[in-house]
Amino acid sequence: MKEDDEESHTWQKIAEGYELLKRSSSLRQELHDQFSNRVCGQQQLSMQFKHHQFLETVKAQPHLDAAASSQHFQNSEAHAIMVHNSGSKIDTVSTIAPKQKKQRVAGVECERPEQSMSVVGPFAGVRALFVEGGVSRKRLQVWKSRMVDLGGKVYTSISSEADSCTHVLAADQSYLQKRLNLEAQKKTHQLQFFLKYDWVEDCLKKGNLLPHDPYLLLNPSTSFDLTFKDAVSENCTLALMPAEPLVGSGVSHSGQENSCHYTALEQGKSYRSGYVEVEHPGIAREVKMREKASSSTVHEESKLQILHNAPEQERAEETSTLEKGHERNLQNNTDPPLNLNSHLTGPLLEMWHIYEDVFADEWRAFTYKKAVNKIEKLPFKLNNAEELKVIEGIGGSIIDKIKEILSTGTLKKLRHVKADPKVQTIRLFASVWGIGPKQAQKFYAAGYRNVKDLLQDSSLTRTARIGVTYFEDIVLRIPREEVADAEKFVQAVVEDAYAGTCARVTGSFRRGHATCGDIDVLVTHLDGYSHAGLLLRLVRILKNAGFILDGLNVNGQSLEENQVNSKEYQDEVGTFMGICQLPHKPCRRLDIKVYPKAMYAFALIYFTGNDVLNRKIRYHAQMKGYKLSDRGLFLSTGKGSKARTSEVSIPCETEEEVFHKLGLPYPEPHERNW
Ligand SMILES: Nc1ccn([C@H]2C[C@H](O)[C@@H](COP(=O)(O)OP(=O)(O)OP(=O)(O)O)O2)c(=O)n1
Ligand SMILES: [Mn+2]
Repeated sequence: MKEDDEESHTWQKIAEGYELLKRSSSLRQELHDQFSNRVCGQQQLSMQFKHHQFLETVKAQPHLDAAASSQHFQNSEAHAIMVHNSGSKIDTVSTIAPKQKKQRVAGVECERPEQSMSVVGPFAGVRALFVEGGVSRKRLQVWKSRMVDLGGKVYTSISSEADSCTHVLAADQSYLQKRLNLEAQKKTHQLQFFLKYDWVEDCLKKGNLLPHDPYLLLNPSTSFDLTFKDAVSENCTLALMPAEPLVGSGVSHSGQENSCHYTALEQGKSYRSGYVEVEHPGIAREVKMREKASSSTVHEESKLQILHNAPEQERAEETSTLEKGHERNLQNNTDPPLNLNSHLTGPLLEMWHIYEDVFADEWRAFTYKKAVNKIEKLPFKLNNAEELKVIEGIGGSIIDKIKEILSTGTLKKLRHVKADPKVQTIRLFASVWGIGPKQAQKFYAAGYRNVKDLLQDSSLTRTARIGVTYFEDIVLRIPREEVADAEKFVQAVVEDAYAGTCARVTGSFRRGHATCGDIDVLVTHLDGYSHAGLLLRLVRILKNAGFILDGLNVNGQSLEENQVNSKEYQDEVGTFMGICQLPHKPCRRLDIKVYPKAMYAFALIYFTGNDVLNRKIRYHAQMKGYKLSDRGLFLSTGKGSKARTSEVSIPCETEEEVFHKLGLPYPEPHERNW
């Protein structure tokens, strides 16, 4: 839908909402009650918008017609969400996305700036304070995230003027006593409910708000000063949590990263199922700053002989914050799976990929993608496709498909398209390195039916020619041990030939995967300038050593053409993409990137990935007024055509520094598998 259409659609919806309001004065009263933060159990009505503008106007001008109402609000920053929630059925009446993303509600900083954006659901109207302790941190984050996804608000800190919190949630009363200043009477807050966490869990399971009584921790009329006893809890930062954790044991935190042996969930490209749109970073959590670098980082630092150049005071502050925080958020195998509806998203995901990769039908692919992204975030297992009607962006055709999967366990259309030889052949062609869906279709239309025959086609690009030539080998996953051997080999050759060169494998290997799709080598030179022209020389010696077999020209130029001594070249980033092989092993896809030392930390984060994490931290950086890329962290103001980004990066020599500057805890590489 075009932006204009979308806007008029939105305004039409609010007009309808207004009509509904006009017709029902009792409804209006309930809405008003809802504004007073009263949650009415199973029957919940809520409407939120900036300064209560919409409701106030409706109350004041009952004669106002829908069109006038729309017009009235067209210029405002009103954010209206009206939900009529009867049991598990939730009818969205109107939604206007706010222009203002960062919300500060009555002195309370919301955990997620976007949490109040067009999110409707059973938790609408709930403003919850989570008191830590008694349950795993991970579990807590999942609950918070899901509550936000379903329309609630989660507070990480409460200032003295905060008075809009509706629920305080804790494991039990002792944690309330321990963490909150319940006795102090500085300022009284009339919170409605002090509940056990079980309430949240049970609500999430049911998909509804449940009555509070069985979960009460304190008498609702208790008054107290709502401040944390624990100062650290107040200084929480936004952080990120993997959607698809590595499953395994014995993650080594001792010894060098390269030598750590642990079992990792083999994901291949399946991490896409854990994909969360950047615009809706569905999973965010508060955490304390975590302990400083693990040995892997120490290893990295000593290897790079990185000197910490931060001013003394900043360093001292940083160290003390890091020391204060001590909790490491290791994945717990007992944690509930985050996608409770993989039985539904699996087939839909395949449809998405087929439409995207085989038919190059972006529009249909997007329909499936949107549905997958929304359904995988649902906090309950879907048993009834009707429940999806409340989620914007999931249309009738997807709902029909979900009904079919729910009732038959499969999707006829998916079976049908997958069995089609044409689809199979196009998928095969599109899986070749250097061949996209459009070329795959074209080759099919030209009569090709197997990969090797494509070599006859004169339109085959240089990349695709390599992809076809080595196809049978490079489709194979690479065992982790072989990647480690390749890394050692490359390090030995290049560090020996050019002292001060530092080479390491990043990508899925660094994230701890048991097998990898390719070998991603990242190189820098410790002196800060000898990286210029280095790539060409490295490729040459690796070729001479029999390791590199084939490849694209470096940066699109032949090895001889590059003028490596020019000033501009000093900042250049070099990329080589090709094929390598260790003795008696299949041919493998190899990428080598050379970055100046000043960019190395940023490049290391980027090429370690994964891509979902990259998107999330880029988005997070944007929210904080930065632009993050593989080349640096730049101050940035404005948006779109008004965007102004500094040309000089904020210096960061280590990954930790980058995360710290962004206000994020440092995730170990194995914690970056989203
Ligand atoms: N569109 C892309 C492509 C890559 N990357 C980053 C994150 C990736 O983790 C890293 C390496 O890219 P790969 O395609 O090699 O992906 P992985 O190494 O993570 O997985 P695989 O085992 O499939 O190679 O580069 C990214 O952010 N966005
Ligand atoms: Mn890779």
